[in-house]
Amino acid sequence: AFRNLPPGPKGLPFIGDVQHAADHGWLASPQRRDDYGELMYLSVFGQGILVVNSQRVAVDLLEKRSNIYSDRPRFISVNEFLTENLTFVFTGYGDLWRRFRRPAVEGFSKSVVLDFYPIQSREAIMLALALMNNTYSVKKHVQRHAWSIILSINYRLPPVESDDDPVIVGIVDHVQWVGHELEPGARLVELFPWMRYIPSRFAKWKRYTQYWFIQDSLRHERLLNKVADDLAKGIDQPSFGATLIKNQEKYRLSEREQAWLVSDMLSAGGETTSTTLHWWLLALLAHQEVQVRAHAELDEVVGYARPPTFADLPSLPYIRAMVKEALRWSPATPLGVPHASSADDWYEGMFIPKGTIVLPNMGLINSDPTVFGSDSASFNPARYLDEKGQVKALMEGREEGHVSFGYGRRVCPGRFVAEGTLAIDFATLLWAMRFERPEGAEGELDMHAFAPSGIAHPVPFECKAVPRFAEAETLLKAALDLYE
Ligand code: HEM
Repeated sequence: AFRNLPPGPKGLPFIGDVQHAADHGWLASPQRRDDYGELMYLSVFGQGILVVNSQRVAVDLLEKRSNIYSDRPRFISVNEFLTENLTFVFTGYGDLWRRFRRPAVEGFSKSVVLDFYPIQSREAIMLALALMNNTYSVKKHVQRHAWSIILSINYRLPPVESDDDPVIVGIVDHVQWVGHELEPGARLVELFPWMRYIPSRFAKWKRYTQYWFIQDSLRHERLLNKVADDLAKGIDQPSFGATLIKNQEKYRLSEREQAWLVSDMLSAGGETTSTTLHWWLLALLAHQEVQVRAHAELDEVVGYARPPTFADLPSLPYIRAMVKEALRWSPATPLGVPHASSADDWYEGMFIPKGTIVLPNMGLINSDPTVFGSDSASFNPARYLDEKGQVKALMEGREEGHVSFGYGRRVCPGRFVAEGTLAIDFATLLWAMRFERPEGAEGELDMHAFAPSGIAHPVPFECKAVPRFAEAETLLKAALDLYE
């Protein structure tokens, strides 16, 4: 029977639209919405992909019908071989996901994340000290910083000193592997599922992924075992790992499942946070007026005698607005993390087959001029302030004021900790210094994104950090001692 699929490019018979499906920029472009509307459907070897171009439809499907839109696509190499389905972010909508989701939500709830303030405060100061007085390619610094925070939160590890630290290298490798495996066409087995029955001795890719699964499991388990050893010795500092171990009966996770869950909260939280920081610094270089306004707020509220703390944040609305604006302006995953549907569905007369991959077009939704105004393309934290200078959400029914944390039952469980990191970083860095382009840099700043594995990075750039007053560095060092 004729089924009325949502509109979209036709592609080739059988093969479909492989070329476009692999091109994030093409899929996410506003031109596609103009051509096809709020829903665009394309097909690759029979796999349906639906790009959702409006908040209205994203909420209707991913939230109001979340009972059938909370699955993930099945990536055979990632799910079945590389991680044996133990990756929380990519695991299907079922029992294991539920057992992962509850401790993740509870372990990073609005009230539990207060336990992590000392870690975030210490790391914000470390980042400020690392950048100060120098001209740097900032990418390495924000990466070390983000990984160090989440490693401390998850395992109570001491701060990581350099981005060559073996723990970080191991994790970055793991994340890159998974990211690479997720690239469309990375593995033929995704297109021809019968290939997974080929014995490993004939299939190199299979040996590869199984080898990595064992290496990764061992590494994750080693890290968590250290937390267990500490607990056994009576050292009980708050960490996500400790929460899992102490609540083993409540959460019903095996040791291996626990180890993978903690490690996954790590993989999911590192690069997303560091990329947002990286974009934020680029935005500051392009918008000196934003820095001027933040400096004025910090001068008035905090003064010059000590760096800001979490306790100042309620009195720093412009800084908090900047957190929303940074997340809105540069969503780490411009096409979201793919959802998949687990039943046939009809929407406004259109048929959406079971198993369709659903991509919310976050970049487009976050820049809707009817919500964010005609300057939605530029970085302007003040859009989130009302007439009284207080923070407002702007988007109806969305406290965050943007959609960069995703949708429905799969919404990012790490969002409160991520917001805390960004807020204390913005306050601390801007309190201490001003960011400028390095001497001799001229012309337009490059604002292009590249998204090798779905996470959108800026093109690496240099920036110069100039202290705002003579004692800033000494005061930061003194404050650091408080957190050690
Ligand atoms: C700026 C920082 C971050 C951004 C922009 C971000 C964004 C996202 C997005 C878009 C999703 C997918 C939601 C969906 O499927 O609709 C997600 C899921 C997830 N995030 Fe985050 N995230 C950030 C930080 C973190 C942190 C710090 C953690 C861990 C502490 C974390 C853990 C996770 C996990 C585990 C999932 C998968 C949840 C599931 O599939 O049920 N994220 N995040």
